[in-house]
Amino acid sequence: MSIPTINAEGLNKSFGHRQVLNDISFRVATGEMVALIGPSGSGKSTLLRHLVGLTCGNRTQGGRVSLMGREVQASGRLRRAARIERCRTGYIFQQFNLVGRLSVLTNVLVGQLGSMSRLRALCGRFTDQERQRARACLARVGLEELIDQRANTLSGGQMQRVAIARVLMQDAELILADEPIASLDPRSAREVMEILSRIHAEDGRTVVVTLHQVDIARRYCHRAVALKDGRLYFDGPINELTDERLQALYENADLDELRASEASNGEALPSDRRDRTPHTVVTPVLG
Ligand SMILES: Nc1ncnc2c1ncn2[C@@H]1O[C@H](COP(=O)(O)OP(=O)(O)OP(=O)(O)O)[C@@H](O)[C@H]1O
Repeated sequence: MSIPTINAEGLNKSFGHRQVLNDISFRVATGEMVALIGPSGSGKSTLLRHLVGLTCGNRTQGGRVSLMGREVQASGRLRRAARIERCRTGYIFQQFNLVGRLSVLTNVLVGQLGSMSRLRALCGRFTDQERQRARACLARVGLEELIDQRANTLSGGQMQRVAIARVLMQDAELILADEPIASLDPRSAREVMEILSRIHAEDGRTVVVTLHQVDIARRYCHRAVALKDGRLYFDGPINELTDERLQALYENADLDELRASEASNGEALPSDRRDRTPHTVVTPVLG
């Protein structure tokens, strides 16, 4: 069996007396596009942050995370040796995390810093080849016209596309996107999801994306991992996430509201995408 891109085993995390992740284990195979869903406060962002080592599990029974076969953290301690795996992981934030006063091009070039020598990174010296590659990354997200514009003058959707271009520049094998469309209008949200989906399909990148809109998850992802109260509630093909399971997951939230994005987010789903089978078959945990 090939090495999973993500392997989380028995993750436990408490903040004070509150346990927010409870014995979470799951694997993601290379090339999957997985939606991480669940009600607000269920632990999605906390889990995502654990995967890349931005947060560590508890010291006692904290569990472990490996990326691409290398341990990133175990029992609440970050493995320094996993720096390379962390550099191969791109993280996209809801609030974009761009440097507002810098140009679009420079923000994309920042994606290169992790693989540059410390001295060159400190001086911020980029080669012509790197600049050319940054332009190509911007072209892939449709922003090649804006390379000289300051990042803080862009719209939210454009900022998120720059953040994706930065991840492309990083040449990340794994992309973790934490609510990348939460603050975007429906059209920008659709553009961002289309770009992520293209990167997944064309470049074979592994993508894990936290989403609040279930229909967007259904539209773009093959598999769902659902958290409820910090526990793994469901892990399986997204088409097995029935209305009954959703109702129980969101505790009788208005399903129409969860679905509302579908109507406003555009065209009909291409049939090839709707029918695509998941890369791995996994078993629903509950529900
Ligand atoms: N640094 C922290 N200190 C204390 N509590 C925290 C911290 N980070 C997260 N939490 C708590 O952990 C729980 C899970 O938060 P998290 O942000 O992971 O949930 P989420 O599912 O991503 O929610 P949302 O969908 O609203 O973003 C929440 O109760 C939150 O208040």
